[in-house]
Amino acid sequence: MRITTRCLLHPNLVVFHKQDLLRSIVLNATSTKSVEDTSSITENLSTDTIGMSSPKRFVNNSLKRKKSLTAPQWVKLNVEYNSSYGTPLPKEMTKANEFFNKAKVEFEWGVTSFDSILSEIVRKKLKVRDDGNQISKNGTKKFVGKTNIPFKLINGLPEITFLGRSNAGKSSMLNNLLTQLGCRKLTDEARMSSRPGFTKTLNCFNIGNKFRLIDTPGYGFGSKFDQGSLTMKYIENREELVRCFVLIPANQGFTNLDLQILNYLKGIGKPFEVVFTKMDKVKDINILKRQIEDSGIIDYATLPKLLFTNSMTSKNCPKRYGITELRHTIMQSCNMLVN
Ligand SMILES: Nc1nc2c(ncn2[C@@H]2O[C@H](COP(=O)(O)OP(=O)(O)OP(=O)(O)O)[C@@H](O)[C@H]2O)c(=O)[nH]1
Ligand SMILES: [Mg+2]
Repeated sequence: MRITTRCLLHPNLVVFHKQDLLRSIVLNATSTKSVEDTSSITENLSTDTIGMSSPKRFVNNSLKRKKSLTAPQWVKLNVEYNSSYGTPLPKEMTKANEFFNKAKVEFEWGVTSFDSILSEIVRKKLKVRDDGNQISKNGTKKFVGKTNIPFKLINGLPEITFLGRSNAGKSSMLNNLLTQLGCRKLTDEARMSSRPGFTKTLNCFNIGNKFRLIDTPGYGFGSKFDQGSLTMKYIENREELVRCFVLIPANQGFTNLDLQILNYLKGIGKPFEVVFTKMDKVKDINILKRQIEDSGIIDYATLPKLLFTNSMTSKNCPKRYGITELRHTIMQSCNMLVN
């Protein structure tokens, strides 16, 4: 496995990906189970580990109900395309679900320009001393005499961002992550809409004071140039950003713009993964598989993970699948699964 890549903007700079290091560690640490084995682990975890469906409830259900809870075929793609990572450890999956199910979520800021992110203002105004003398140990206290910005907003928590074209399902995915696994109705932390171009600002959510999830305005149809440059500036300059998740609506496949964004991230050496949304709308997974092959992403030296999800449920897709895998990957990116 190659663990370095050349930065396209700076060909002399070899970028060493933390992501790749992690991957090689996971590879070495985990056993190589078959696709069938791993998908059953994932499925069991999705229902059992969070205690949303007791075994008794299943015994009492009719055969018809049992049938309707059968996972769709595409759920296995989560294992099929990520075999180079080995099987995620069940205890890690449990930990990820427990964290997201319980985490306190707080909306912290929404901005239309990068320079109005509070911590960026502080960064500009203050040269924070390495010994931390100007920072109160009490998270609620403020910078004395310099700014009124609470310390908790500049505490440098790792940040995760969702990128994707307008209407790809970014805001829905954020809500999906933050909704208890057994619930069908999503929480409404981030506002969602069927109207493309709905999210117009960069929105930050603090998750359990461990990391931040950043929802972005979509690119392409319905979006504005300013929103695109805001997102670009954030990606290129934000020190706290540890991982980008590029969302692709699986029922539509890749657009040229999606491929440009993926190439751009690869070029500037930003670690990223690819998340397919709206899998419940995919009629033929072979078409999607061909599109993935044609896109060339499986040949990327950075080995992005490919995750397959649905945020909305339906008769054929009675649960929200793939979300445990996404939660696990996010926590891994924030180094929260060590030990
Ligand atoms: N069927 C289905 N619909 C989805 C899914 N995810 C999102 N949607 C729908 O897609 C539409 C767009 O969802 P949003 O989450 O607002 O999309 P967005 O990427 O945030 O869009 P912008 O803010 O405009 O960039 C909404 O009508 C959602 O209900 C999914 O997994 N399945
Ligand atoms: Mg949105």
